[in-house]
Amino acid sequence: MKQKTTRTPKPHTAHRNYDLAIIGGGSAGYNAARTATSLGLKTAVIDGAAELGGLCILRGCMPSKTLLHVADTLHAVRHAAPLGLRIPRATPDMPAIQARKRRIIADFASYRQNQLHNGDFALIPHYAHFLDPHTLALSNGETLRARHILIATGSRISTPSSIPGLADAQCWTSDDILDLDFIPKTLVVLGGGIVACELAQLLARLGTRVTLIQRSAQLLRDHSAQAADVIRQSLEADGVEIFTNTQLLRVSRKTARGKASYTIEFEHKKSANSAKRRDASPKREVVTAQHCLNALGRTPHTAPLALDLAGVKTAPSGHILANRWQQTTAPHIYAAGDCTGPHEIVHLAIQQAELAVRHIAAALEAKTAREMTSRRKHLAKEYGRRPLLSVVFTDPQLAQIGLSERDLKTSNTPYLCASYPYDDHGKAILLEATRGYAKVFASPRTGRLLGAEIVGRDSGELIHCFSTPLAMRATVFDMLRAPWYHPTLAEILTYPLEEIADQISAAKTKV
Ligand SMILES: Cc1cc2nc3c(=O)[nH]c(=O)nc-3n(C[C@H](O)[C@H](O)[C@H](O)COP(=O)(O)OP(=O)(O)OC[C@H]3O[C@@H](n4cnc5c(N)ncnc54)[C@H](O)[C@@H]3O)c2cc1C
Ligand SMILES: NC(=O)c1ccc[n+]([C@@H]2O[C@H](COP(=O)([O-])OP(=O)(O)OC[C@H]3O[C@@H](n4cnc5c(N)ncnc54)[C@H](O)[C@@H]3O)[C@@H](O)[C@H]2O)c1
Repeated sequence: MKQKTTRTPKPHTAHRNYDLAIIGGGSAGYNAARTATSLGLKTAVIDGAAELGGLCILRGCMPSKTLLHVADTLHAVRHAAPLGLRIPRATPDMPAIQARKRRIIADFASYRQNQLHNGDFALIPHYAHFLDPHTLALSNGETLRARHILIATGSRISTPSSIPGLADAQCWTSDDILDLDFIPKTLVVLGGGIVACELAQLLARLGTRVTLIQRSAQLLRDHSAQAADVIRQSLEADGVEIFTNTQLLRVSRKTARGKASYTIEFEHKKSANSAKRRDASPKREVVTAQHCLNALGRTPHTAPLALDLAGVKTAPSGHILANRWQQTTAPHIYAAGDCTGPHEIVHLAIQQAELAVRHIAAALEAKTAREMTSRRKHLAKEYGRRPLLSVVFTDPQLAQIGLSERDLKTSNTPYLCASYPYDDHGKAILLEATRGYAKVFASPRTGRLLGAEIVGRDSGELIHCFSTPLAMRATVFDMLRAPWYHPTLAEILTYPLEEIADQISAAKTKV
């Protein structure tokens, strides 16, 4: 990664008036500041963290993907026999794995810290909370006023009070897992969302005996049951014991001879379509492990902000309510990233932050209401119709873009769908990557793309084949006019595209 030389930070002056004060210097906050200074706004970023860089760089995307790559490589080496390779022994060296991760993350963090310190905007190293709608109190006792404020304070681990014993059990969080320099013998994972699945697979592949307990009937409840099932099969093949359809009754921790152990009591309902009816009634289960990971989700980090003093309202989930321009219930205060949601995904945090700042700049520049309306139209066009994209970095990866089948059914949108399995695709077969499928949804009349779901090797990369076509409202016919190199994994996408194109052509011929 390119390095920039550090410039001396600009000293900030208390009581100074800014066009924009940004609370939080993570992905949303930094990108808001970058956009604001490029638009000529006098800007301050306020962040009191001991280490600057934000969740993605320090304790989220980047460290988790650094470690997942190690686990995937170990897995590939250990499963090389079908390729005719005899590799006698591959073992993880955790201190070395951690040292590499720390080196990489320190590099990324220092790059971001240099960007934050580069002097284009004031960087104020304190925590902030509201005193009134335009005034912030800083943790060093000073105050700061701004015409506009962007809240970008991120999220923190959720510890639901409804689960007896959880608050006192001192469970690990994703932060602890990402910093481990030893391989735990046993681990129970509470939750079956993205963090749970990615980190359960990481540790299982490194050698931990993992049990995962998920409340919903499937893993990854926001994804399709078919996709979740492929991920479940893969986790089970890695030795993860999975309970879905559960209700946690109690989490307890006890210490004997200096060592802690966890007991998790829960009710487990076998799947409703189980052949034996008696299986459907809940059964009380108890799981014990040396360690317990709380992967029950994250909650917006807004409690210390005194939002009520600024007239900023939140949803029952704690997310800051914001309109399509990221304006909160106090129109000069905006929110972006995990603190407002609805998705906790980096590129969306950045997009929200940029939109908020461009809306602020438009409000400052527009001389008439008519001019503001025209600027809003422009912003709506640019930001309005971006397809939703998400990737789960398990092996195989699960990637989705645009509308899902669940969205299409709920909104009664007519659609055609075609899918092709990895185990019938030449390149996937020669890579021994036969788990998964590629599925495409399109409009039955025109063939306009509506969405795609790919579960399989490198699907987090392949899904980007749909990003531009979906953003440009292209059709399956447009995509089929593009060249597809042979033999590639990407080529698999042509099969569902062709099937949909054929269905549309056949329907037209009938008419
Ligand atoms: C384990 C894990 C893996 C993840 N992997 C991915 C992934 O692969 N891809 C993806 O897209 N997303 C991933 N995410 C989610 C992603 O990291 C977040 O959505 C994103 O980092 C949120 O950015 P943000 O700017 O909203 O918040 P943050 O980056 O958390 O920034 C908030 C900042 O605000 C500061 N702050 C808080 N309160 C105050 C205050 N009162 N005053 C001043 N400063 C304050 C904090 O110090 C912090 O620096 C992952 C998350 C986790 C936990
Ligand atoms: N690859 C990526 O893009 C990536 C990776 C990691 C995290 N993230 C982001 O970070 C966010 C946090 O991830 P996460 O996995 O911690 O949260 P999540 O909301 O995705 O999953 C939380 C899980 O805990 C379960 N749960 C919640 N409360 C419960 C209760 N009381 N009892 C039993 N089960 C309960 C939920 O059913 C769910 O399965 C996600 O929204 C995701 O967008 C993204």
